[in-house]
Amino acid sequence: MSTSTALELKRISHFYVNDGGAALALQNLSLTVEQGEFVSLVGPSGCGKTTLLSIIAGIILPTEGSVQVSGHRVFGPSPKVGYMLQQDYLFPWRTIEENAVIGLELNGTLTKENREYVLHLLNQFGLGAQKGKYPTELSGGMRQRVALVRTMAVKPDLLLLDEPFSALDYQTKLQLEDLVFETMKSHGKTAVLVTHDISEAIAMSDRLIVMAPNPGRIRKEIVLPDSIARSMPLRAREQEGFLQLFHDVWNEFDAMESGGAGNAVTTG
Ligand SMILES: Nc1ncnc2c1ncn2[C@@H]1O[C@H](COP(=O)(O)OP(=O)(O)OP(=O)(O)O)[C@@H](O)[C@H]1O
Repeated sequence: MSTSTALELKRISHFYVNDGGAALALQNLSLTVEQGEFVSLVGPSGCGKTTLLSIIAGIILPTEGSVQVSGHRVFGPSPKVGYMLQQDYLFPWRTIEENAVIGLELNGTLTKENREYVLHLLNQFGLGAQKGKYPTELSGGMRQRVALVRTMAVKPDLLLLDEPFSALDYQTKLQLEDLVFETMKSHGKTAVLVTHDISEAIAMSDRLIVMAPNPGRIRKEIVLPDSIARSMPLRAREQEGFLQLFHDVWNEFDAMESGGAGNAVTTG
């Protein structure tokens, strides 16, 4: 593991055991993500994307294999790993500022300096005027921005983004993609995004991981060209080669539906 490795998954397999028997959700999956890298996981429903994020977050312990974040083995949830979900899960009885600092409160690190950092983030994300309001007074996009501030507030080394834009209208989704992308890049954060939206995955990422189901595994890795990886997501969609990449990923999905095995190939 190099000093710049943010995340290392080694030979992860995971069985869910329940009354109906055991289901192999992930099999022998290995993946390394470098610091500052933005990686997206795409694949058909049931290929284990959410299971994998839960394992990285330490919410689920894998049946086999190991996870390291910033060189430390993951045995449970840690403030080093931030998690942003499709729903904002803001507490309706707390103001926006009090929602944004909740992770710091739970960690016992709500210092004056950290609260100032949160206020700075709220301002940066255009929420300064909303800090005394309650979640029901905000739009869905604003609430998701608060959720992003709450996630960033604890200064995690790694951010896990599980469909964070899928409940938003299209315009808000595109705006938030740009905001999240810019925030990750300007803070040098490492991010792993799960999305069903192929275009979003290509527009936001340095690298795409296409997963296959039954059992969940990596089917293909695609390293995105700099012209796309370094552009803001909205602009990335206008870059040469974007449509071709979309078709390449789409064809992988098609091939999986018609039963093609696929193999781990890296293209640039
Ligand atoms: N708690 C559970 N108990 C048993 N099986 C489960 C459980 N959670 C997930 N699975 C199974 O594990 C496999 C992977 O599920 P997972 O939710 O990780 O996939 P996913 O790629 O995130 O799916 P989606 O895109 O639909 O959200 C599926 O076959 C699913 O049915």
